[in-house]
Amino acid sequence: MTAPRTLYQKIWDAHVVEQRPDGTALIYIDRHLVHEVTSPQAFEGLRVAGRRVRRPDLTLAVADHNLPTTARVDAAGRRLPIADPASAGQLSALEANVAEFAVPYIEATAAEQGIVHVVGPEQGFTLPGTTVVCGDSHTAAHGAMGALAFGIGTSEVEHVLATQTLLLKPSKTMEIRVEGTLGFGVSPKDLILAIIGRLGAAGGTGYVLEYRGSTFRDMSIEGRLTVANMSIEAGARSGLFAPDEKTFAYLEGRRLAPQGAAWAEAVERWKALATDEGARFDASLSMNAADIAPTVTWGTSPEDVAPITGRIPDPESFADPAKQAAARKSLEYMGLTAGDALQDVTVEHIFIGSCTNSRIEDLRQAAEIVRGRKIDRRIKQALVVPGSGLVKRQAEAEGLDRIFTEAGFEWREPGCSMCLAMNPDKVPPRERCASTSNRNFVGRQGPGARTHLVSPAMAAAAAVTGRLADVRELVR
Ligand SMILES: CC(C)[C@H](C(=O)O)[C@@H](O)C(=O)O
Ligand code: SF4
Repeated sequence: MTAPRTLYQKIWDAHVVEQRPDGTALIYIDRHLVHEVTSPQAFEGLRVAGRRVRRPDLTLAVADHNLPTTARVDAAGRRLPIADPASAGQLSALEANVAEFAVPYIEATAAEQGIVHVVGPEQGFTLPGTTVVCGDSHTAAHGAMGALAFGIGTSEVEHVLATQTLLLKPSKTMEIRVEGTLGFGVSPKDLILAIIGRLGAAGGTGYVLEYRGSTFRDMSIEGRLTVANMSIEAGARSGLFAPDEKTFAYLEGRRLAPQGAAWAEAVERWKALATDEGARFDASLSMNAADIAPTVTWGTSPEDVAPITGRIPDPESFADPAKQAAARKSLEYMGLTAGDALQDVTVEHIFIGSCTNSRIEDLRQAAEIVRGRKIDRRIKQALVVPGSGLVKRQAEAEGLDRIFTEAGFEWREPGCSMCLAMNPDKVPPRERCASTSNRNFVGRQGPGARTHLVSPAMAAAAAVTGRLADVRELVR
């Protein structure tokens, strides 16, 4: 009898190539996603060392961060140039690198193009029980599929390209247990914001989280991707969900998922991955789904959360003096006054998108609130940016694009967009955005921009009211 193991331990054990006496291990990497921002120096390193990519077949490249989200082709179908020279340069560098190193690449104008963390699961590239890396901190998202997935730095990208392995230190495990049904108008985004509020932005440091309990079992794959995506915002390396029937149904028939007899065998293997009964976690946090309200951030860290029914907190109300100082600074940057009702905070920008909330279910939830309404006069710009061309196509087939554009939203091409200011989609200084993305850091959406993280339905509610609003009052 072997000792009961967690999902994390099972994946780790199955990938150890070599155990080192200092406790680190050389870990085999099954899947490597590559984007334009963190790969140029890695490919350059290979070139200088005269090395090849060891397993191009386990690597997949796509551009997302820099691409403008306006039309990519002209009326004749020719690709339009990118105006910003730095962005254009990164895209052409990626294209030259994938050609030189024979790495599979999804073209910037292909229907399959999208944000790397939307594309991986959608293409069936991300599979349960695999190790998945990408030079990007939100790689944790792929943990929703039962993959041990984490972000790596550029020198590690080079190491994986060259060897398909990484030297890693094992993580501790933390169980995040949530039971019960999320309330009316409350989404997985609200839940993960509330979890980060409880854990703190550094509370997960050194841990891999495993999301357990009936709330997560009942959650859709899209919802799980939202939750796992933000594990990193609690400081955790990765976040895991045990693969189940929902995972298998989502993956079956996807372009890069196993097919035929290999599919049936894979499902049998994946079923054995779940944490064994009696397995121990190093830490645990437990919450009730019924206690979660639609949640918004008021500060400049994802841990600065409050229920939409709440008020801007008084910095003095925090016990920790460092947190008091941080809150004072945050409120100053955000242009907010302690004690004000969150629902009185007006916004000028709406962003529905990012690898956290740009999948079909997110767009459906936002459209449900927007349908038959107009965006408020105070809104200067409202963007809907589907996470991939396939999400965009599906949404258009369902008529969601019309619902958004008739209300006054812009319907864009897939990419990271306003999630971070690396492309033309930016929030101007001192202006405020209700955003479905994952980071509200200083300057994240543009220099001086003020970000409030919300769910897709809450972003829609803000769009039609011109302020942070309680979506529960708008549900029909
Ligand atoms: C640009 C990239 C390296 C970065 C990351 O690592 O996460 C970005 O995706 C982000 O969300 O901040
Ligand atoms: S959408 Fe935002 S969080 Fe996700 S990969 Fe792009 S920049 Fe990073």
